[in-house]
Amino acid sequence: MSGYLPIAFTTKMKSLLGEEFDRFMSSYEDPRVYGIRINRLKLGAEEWKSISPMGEAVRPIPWAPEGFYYEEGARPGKHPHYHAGLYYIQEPSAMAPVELLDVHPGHRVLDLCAAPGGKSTQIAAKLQGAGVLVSNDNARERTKALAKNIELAGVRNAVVLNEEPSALAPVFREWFDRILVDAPCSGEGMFRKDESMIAEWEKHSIERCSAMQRPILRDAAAMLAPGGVLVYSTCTFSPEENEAQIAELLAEYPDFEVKPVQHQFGWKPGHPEWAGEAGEGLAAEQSASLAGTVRLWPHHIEGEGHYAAVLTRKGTAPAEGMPYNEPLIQTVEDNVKRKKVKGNAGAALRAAEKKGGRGAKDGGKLQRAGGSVRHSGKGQPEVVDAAASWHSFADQELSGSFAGTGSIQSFGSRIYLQPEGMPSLDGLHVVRAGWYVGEAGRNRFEPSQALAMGLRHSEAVRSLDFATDSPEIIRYLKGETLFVDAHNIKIEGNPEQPLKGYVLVCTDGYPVGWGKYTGDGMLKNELPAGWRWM
Ligand SMILES: C[S@@+](CC[C@H](N)C(=O)[O-])C[C@H]1O[C@@H](n2cnc3c(N)ncnc32)[C@H](O)[C@@H]1O
Repeated sequence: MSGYLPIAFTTKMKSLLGEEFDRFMSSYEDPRVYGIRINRLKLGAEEWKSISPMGEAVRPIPWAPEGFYYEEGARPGKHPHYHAGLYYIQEPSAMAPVELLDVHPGHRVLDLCAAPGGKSTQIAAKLQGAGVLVSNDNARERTKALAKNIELAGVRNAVVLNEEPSALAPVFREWFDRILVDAPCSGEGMFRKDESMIAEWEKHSIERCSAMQRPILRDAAAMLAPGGVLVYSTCTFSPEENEAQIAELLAEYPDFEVKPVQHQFGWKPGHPEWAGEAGEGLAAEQSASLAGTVRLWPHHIEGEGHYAAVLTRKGTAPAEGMPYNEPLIQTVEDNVKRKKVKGNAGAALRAAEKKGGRGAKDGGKLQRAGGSVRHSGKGQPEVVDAAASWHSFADQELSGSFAGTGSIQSFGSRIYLQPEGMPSLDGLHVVRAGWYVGEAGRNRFEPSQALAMGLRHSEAVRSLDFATDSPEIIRYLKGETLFVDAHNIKIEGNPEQPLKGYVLVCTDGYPVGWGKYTGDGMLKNELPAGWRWM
């Protein structure tokens, strides 16, 4: 395929790589490699290997503990485990930036250029449900795939935004412990994986991309807390988008420094001498530090071309984190008024309610959501107490082991559990205000697909498990109504609970969506159209 590469590209690579150029070029004749990353929010890599038909045939990706190479033709996207969110299909080198970000449970993490969500789901797995993930992308259409991938992975503590970084910077000033800038780039490193990138390359010229990256990186820098870590990554070779961007940032922000990456696994150092004019403004020590950034070359590793720089901001993060503004009523995209209620949902709330009745306060922490007005379509506005509707659903349909936390937010009839301690999102384009748990009506609550995907099977009162090779699971995933043996519906807790109601449909014990048991063996299929097996 090297014959298809633009001459301007190969000429420049030759001048950069010198005697390595021939080896670099020969990598374009090598077969491309394929990767999947096991979703630690659901299961561990060993457990996945023991239940997956692919388990025997995969090889570990050295730099990603949950990452595996798989053979072409394995088609992991065509397996019920994919629909259960047990893994994400991700190019192996693309797993490196999040490994470098050093995320721990409890961190506040921003993924600034996040769509379609490969790295966001990887970050979420590292957070293990504790802390906050803010996933943002400025391309509205792309945030749909981003939100879906986050929901498929069963992430409970993410907020999805659709904003320019300049709009986020004043809201989240020095707020994040970790920031990933997986920048839009000219994509030179992806030519082998995706030949369409070659045509894109001419359109997204290097100059244009570096001009886009500059302000994104600056806004990101403004949002990093002292002591925090920022990873800047691209999938391109061009120094203008890599070392030069980092050199410019170091020159402008003396409190940022390069944290050297260990060059293991065949990873290679960054090139200070490639930073061009941007590097000239640096002190010798700063310039040398660019060698501590990392280049993933396709002729040195099994993966595509990438670049990453790990930057830290000097200082110590405040022990209690940054203060946040108390949100009030906020306007959302569809002009529905949003009502904010602070408090813990789930177990804590139910405990308080058991003591003091529905909506009781728990030491001033728990409050009810006010009613939101919803039009019934018959001219009569329907007043809905959204939080009460959610609690009623949780009491009836979720088991005692469910412990969803977060502040309850209602956007019209849609209910979210938002990670605690978020600043006000007032005025921002909010795609998901937190874990979207469902839609409230006067006498009903429709649980969301995102709720199903974020639950463990034991957190639902009723669940029904199908083997991955059963015809039922494929029929369910295709959206068909099923007729089931009611004895197979597993009841958590009190065995006297009615069989009729929401059933969490699972495969190998991992949820794939809701069904509604209506009696007489009928399980209505609640899988949304966009989630079905195609
Ligand atoms: C390399 S892709 C991100 C891939 C993603 N991190 C993943 O792992 O799935 C770059 C993303 O940056 C987004 N983008 C471009 N300009 C942006 C900007 N000014 N602010 C935020 N995102 C931007 C693009 O829409 C694109 O989705």
